[in-house]
Amino acid sequence: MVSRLVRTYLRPHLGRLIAAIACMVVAAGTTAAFTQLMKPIIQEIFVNKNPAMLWPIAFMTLLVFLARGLASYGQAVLMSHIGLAIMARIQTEMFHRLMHTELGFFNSNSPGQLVSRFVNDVQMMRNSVAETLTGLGKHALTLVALVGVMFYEDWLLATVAFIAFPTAVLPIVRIGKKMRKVSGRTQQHLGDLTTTLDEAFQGMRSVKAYGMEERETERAESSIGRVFKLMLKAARVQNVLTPVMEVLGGLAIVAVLIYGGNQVISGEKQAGAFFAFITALLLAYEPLKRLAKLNNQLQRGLAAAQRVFSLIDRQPTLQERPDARPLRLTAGEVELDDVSFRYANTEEKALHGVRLRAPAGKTCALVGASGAGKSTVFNLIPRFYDVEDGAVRIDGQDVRDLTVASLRSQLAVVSQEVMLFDATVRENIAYGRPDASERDVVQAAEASGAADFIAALPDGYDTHVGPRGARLSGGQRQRVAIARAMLKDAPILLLDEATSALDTESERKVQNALATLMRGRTAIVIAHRLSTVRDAEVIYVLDKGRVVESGDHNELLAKRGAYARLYAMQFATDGSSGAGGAAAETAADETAADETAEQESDPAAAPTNKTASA
Ligand SMILES: Nc1ncnc2c1ncn2[C@@H]1O[C@H](COP(=O)(O)OP(=O)(O)OP(=O)(O)O)[C@@H](O)[C@H]1O
Repeated sequence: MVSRLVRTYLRPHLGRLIAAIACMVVAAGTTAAFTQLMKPIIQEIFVNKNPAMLWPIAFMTLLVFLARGLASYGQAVLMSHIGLAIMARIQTEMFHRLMHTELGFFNSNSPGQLVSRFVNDVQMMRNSVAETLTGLGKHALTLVALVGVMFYEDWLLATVAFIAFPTAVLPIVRIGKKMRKVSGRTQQHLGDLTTTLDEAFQGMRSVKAYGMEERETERAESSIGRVFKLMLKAARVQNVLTPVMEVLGGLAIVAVLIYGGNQVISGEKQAGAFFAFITALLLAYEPLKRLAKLNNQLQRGLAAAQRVFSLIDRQPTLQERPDARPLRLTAGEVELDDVSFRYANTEEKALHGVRLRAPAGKTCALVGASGAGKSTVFNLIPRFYDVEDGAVRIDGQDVRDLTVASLRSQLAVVSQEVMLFDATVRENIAYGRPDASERDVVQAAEASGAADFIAALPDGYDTHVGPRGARLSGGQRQRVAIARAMLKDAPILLLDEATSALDTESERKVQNALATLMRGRTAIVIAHRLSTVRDAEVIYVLDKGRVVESGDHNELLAKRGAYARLYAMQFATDGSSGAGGAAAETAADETAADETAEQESDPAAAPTNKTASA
């Protein structure tokens, strides 16, 4: 991992790194030079009391410190540049990888965990890279220079001073290992914390509606507590070295004082030389301590790097074939041929041998109870997931043989869960076609019945819709989403009809917009409206992942089977509120009527009670 960091990420900054090292050499040199200044300071000023030397020594000292200041500045800025550039590159690579990762991955990796890797882990890596390089450069160089001075001054005294330091190596290595483990766990818990926060903030409406503020606070508190404990543990582990190094430092000074002091007293050594030595020893102590702790920092960085690289290196399980061809759309017929499918980590198949044909340019409706597999069918057509058995074909071409871009460019998806981005209305409409002209955008808005409300917004098409489109109403959001699909002008439409609580007026507008959108296109619709099922060329009734019936509305009603029952339950209200007594035709079926009553008394079990699942 270290060699990868060096080869891939550090190499492009070689020039800057060399300049930084040059600065470090200067900084280390000036530190050593200062110890040499101690000799004339003590000897000439304090012992010989020579006034002629005062100004030159003072000037030299100033020069040394000036050089040290400039070199340290240069080094710090250059190292920050390298660290930040590496961080930005890793973040970009990570994002790029995630953009091309299959959808299933996001079912098991929460946004919070992923955000945490972007922020916390990458930050940890950056600190580690910067500290390690600075440590190895500046501190090691300074140490070498100072130790050099000490050996030059008196090699015997230097040996006495450093004799005990190698004993610190063993604890350094052991503590480093422990640090890596603790740090890895801390990063994991930081990810959990981000998830908790993300869920609470995203779900603020539900939190408040259910009065769960206290419960969420407790959840956050316990998550914060876990991170706190681990960080405390890390701090304890990391600082175990401090007493070890202090004791060793104390021993060195005492040994030098006794041995060197004796030499000064007996007149063997000059006071100036002794002070130069002691200064070097004292100055060496700081970089030595830093170097001892460097391994900890390195291990923390490596723990973070492991998490980051595991994401960057992950191969998407759903990939384009090397010989993939672009989709050649002729009519726009969609077919599921004996398709079986199972979501990762589930026992039960979501689809069993589903055969389904959506005729070109016509509407095909999917109906069925909640969990029957309707959204799963939708997931397979744009190849968000691959089938386990069978095949999904568009105009006879297996979607697995096609380039993903060509496949998805021919599909427009309008789901219940409308996703608007925190941008202007215009940008949201043009989301699938950023190069669309103003005229196209306005036309799409007009066709989807969104133009009127957009005109009434404070800045018209330039109005910002807020996070997830929060500043628009539910119906407005849906019409913007329909305009988006309209602008994309794809020949095949996957439409999850909304049942969300829209008032009759908005509902009618959305419905009109959808009718316009569907005209002339192959539309596969998860149907919740009477008008849709009645006008559909073919209706497929799904139950527990199987197609149990198919045909047009009248054929299916005549069968008096699953559809007739569902119809009575699901579309009864729609029928009675103006759809022309169609519901009455079948509601006469006693079983159906009974079931309707049951469903009404238990809303949680009603098939129309949808929870967003796509
Ligand atoms: N991402 C997923 N991971 C695991 N299982 C899933 C996933 N999505 C759906 N399922 C399961 O697959 C089955 C079919 O679900 P699907 O969402 O296709 O039903 P649906 O007919 O669209 O339901 P609804 O009308 O409630 O949206 C269900 O049993 C569901 O629990």
